Amino acid sequence: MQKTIGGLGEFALIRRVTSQFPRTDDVILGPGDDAAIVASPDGRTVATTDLLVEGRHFRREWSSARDVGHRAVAQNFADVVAMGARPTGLLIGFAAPADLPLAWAEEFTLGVRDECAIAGGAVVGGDMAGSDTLTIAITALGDLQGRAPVRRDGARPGDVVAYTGHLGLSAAGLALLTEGVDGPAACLDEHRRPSPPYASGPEAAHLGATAMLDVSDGLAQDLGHVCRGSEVGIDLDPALLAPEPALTEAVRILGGGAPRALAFMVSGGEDHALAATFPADTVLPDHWHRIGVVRAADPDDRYVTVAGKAPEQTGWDHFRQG
Ligand SMILES: Nc1ncnc2c1ncn2[C@@H]1O[C@H](COP(=O)(O)OP(=O)(O)OP(=O)(O)O)[C@@H](O)[C@H]1O
Ligand SMILES: Cc1ncc(C[n+]2csc(CCOP(=O)(O)O)c2C)c(N)n1
Ligand SMILES: [Mg+2]
Ligand SMILES: [Mg+2]
Ligand SMILES: [Mg+2]
Repeated sequence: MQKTIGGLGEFALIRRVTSQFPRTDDVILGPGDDAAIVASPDGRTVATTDLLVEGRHFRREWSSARDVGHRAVAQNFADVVAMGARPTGLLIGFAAPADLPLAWAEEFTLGVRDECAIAGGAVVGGDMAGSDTLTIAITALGDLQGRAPVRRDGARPGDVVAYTGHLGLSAAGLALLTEGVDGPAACLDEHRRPSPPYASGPEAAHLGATAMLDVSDGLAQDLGHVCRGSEVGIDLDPALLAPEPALTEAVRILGGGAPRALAFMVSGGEDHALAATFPADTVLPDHWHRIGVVRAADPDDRYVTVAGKAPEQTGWDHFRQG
């Protein structure tokens, strides 16, 4: 018979899970006591939290436990680096039914461990509870290393808008999975294990980014937060939003051609690319792609346009689509 987490029990599962996580230099204490102690050399800690809910964020038939572990860490550390900080610590809330296969919990743990190794942070604690719905709630911490945080309210008219990472691959991957077609691996992989450009968060801060965020809900929706926060508008140039070959291949399979590829790039979320604004004279490395400009805007005009027009779709809203 398949071993379940109910068969093992909560505390044995905690021991089994926590023994998988190596310490880093940032971990002064943890996991194991009432709270962990994480070094924060400059005294300013970035903190963020995100949920992953089965059926809403992932399906066990589409993503392996290991994929979900990778993704849970990636979506949280993407928020840390989007502030210009370096990932340090992670706390993992794990709520699951007792009949969850033990192998799922173990594989999830390895995914978490391996993504931490990529991003550079360490698991310092967490919690477990029984639940009808498999839910992962992560809190992530980061160190600004003495830099000022890159917020959403610093964009100025005339700044350039640029992104690094992937745009639209994850959304195309989700569409392919939904339609049951085996499309380009790059799209399916990006949906299952997003690959945020972790090093580019601190890099953007060094380059003088005036605003930044990670693209979780959709480029237009997320840049809309910069528009409202900074009291500006943003116009994206569709000619600069060039789809990656895998995205072009996905829309060849799915149908919809170039307009659908553009729609995936403008409104597809979950790739966790970094989008930022920079003063116009900033010399950007090649992996930062210029895609638009920040414009002055009246209070009723603080949104994202594509070639001057409001896009049909801007992105995900949990209570409207979820
Ligand atoms: N329930 C809540 N209580 C307090 N603050 C919240 C709550 N939900 C969201 N926030 C705050 O609102 C802001 C926007 O949250 P949001 O989740 O949209 O951003 P995000 O985590 O970058 O995006 P995403 O969740 O799509 O990855 C964040 O500062 C977040 O901390
Ligand atoms: C099974 C399944 N159905 C739909 C989606 C699409 N989806 C879910 S949440 C989200 C926005 C980002 O999440 P958050 O805002 O919580 O970070 C998106 C695009 C998915 N990933 N899996
Ligand atoms: Mg969030
Ligand atoms: Mg974010
Ligand atoms: Mg969201």
